[in-house]
Amino acid sequence: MKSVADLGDLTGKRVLIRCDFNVPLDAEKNITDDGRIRAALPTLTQLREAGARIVIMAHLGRPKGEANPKYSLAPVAARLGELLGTDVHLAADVVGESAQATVAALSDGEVALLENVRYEPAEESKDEAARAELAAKYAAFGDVFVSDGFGVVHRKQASVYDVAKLLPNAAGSLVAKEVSILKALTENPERPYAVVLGGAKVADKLSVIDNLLKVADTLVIGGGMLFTFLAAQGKGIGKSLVDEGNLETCRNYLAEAEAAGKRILLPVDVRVADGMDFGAREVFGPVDVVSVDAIPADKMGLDIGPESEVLFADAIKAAKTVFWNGPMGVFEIKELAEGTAAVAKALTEVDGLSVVGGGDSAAAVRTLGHSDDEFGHISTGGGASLEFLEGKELPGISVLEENN
Ligand SMILES: Nc1ncnc2c1ncn2[C@@H]1O[C@H](COP(=O)(O)OP(=O)(O)OP(=O)(O)O)[C@@H](O)[C@H]1O
Ligand SMILES: O=C(O)[C@H](O)COP(=O)(O)O
Repeated sequence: MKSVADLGDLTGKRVLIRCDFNVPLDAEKNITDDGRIRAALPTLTQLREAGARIVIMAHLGRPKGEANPKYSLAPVAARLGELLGTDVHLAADVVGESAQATVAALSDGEVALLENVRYEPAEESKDEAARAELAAKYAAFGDVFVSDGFGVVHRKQASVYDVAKLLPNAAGSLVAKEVSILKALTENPERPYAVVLGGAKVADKLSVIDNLLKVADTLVIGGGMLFTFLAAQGKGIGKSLVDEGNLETCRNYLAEAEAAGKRILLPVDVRVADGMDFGAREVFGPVDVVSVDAIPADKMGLDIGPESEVLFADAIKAAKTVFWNGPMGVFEIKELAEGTAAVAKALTEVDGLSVVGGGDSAAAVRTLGHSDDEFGHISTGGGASLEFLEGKELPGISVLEENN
């Protein structure tokens, strides 16, 4: 991969850059953790100082190919402007008239942000020709392309993958740094090596377990995906999050782990309630602790329980290398943050290397009062870092290596 310095003199050049600004927002659209925006500052500052005209592509959430103000990058433009100390010109569309005018009006050192690239149906399309057509419209906004959104390099999408084939390209300093730190984890992790998984992207995360079982000694499972494992074991899970299509997969994982002498650690108790309103940060009914064998049919599992906190913390502290992605429960709601808090604390006590990955996981450790330096590394990548650790080829990285 080339670096930004390898791109030569960038004075007056239009630099098209992919960032990962998929930050958590509250119901009033306040950014609750700006870690991913801060992580982009070194490259953006480097480009501004070089006199480049910067055109940023980014996504927020999963608007599924339609413009939707709920997913506008407006809060990101405002925060980025504050952090950079300059106006960030937000286009009203992705590649339309507003975007074209915004890019054309840039002076040296100025910054434009295109609206959420996932407003464009072709951005995430499986149809290569559709993606290539959109990528050509992005490429028309730049003389060179810089890839700095580490959190999305696992996605074969127009603004991450296809556009890199059309322009001279380089990896930004965030991508370079993440790759070098995570590489150390894949090459020679000190053992025992534990991977802790949670969060809400259940289907995505279940699919990485197969390969993680080959590299890690222990897998600790909390968050939304734990209920698919419990259901696979024939337990009742009430109204909890579940991926019905993956029950057999989970049964296979449990069998594979046993055959390989690996450990998949599941909770023994969970916190349940009647339901929740995520936007309002409100849980319905009392929060009760129940055994995983006795989850009532009308309840929703929203965190691991206190006995599991101890079990998980002990497993984490016994490891020499720990990678954690995905909160243990709906930590954004105070009553449901205990499990995540216990895991975060255990990671700070690891006698070895502890790495936290993912936008929401990083947000969790910070909102729970931890500072970044209590961990070995906080990666901006959730799914991206997991796939990297699996040993998978990441399209957003390999495209840079192959098209230089
Ligand atoms: N039992 C549960 N039921 C529903 N949601 C849950 C549960 N446990 C955790 N979550 C939610 O999971 C979300 C984070 O999941 P995600 O998989 O996106 O994590 P991440 O990988 O850190 O973030 P990102 O993918 O953005 O990098 C949090 O908002 C949290 O509220
Ligand atoms: O939050 C993330 O992990 C990245 O921004 C990628 O988002 P995605 O899982 O919606 O592709």
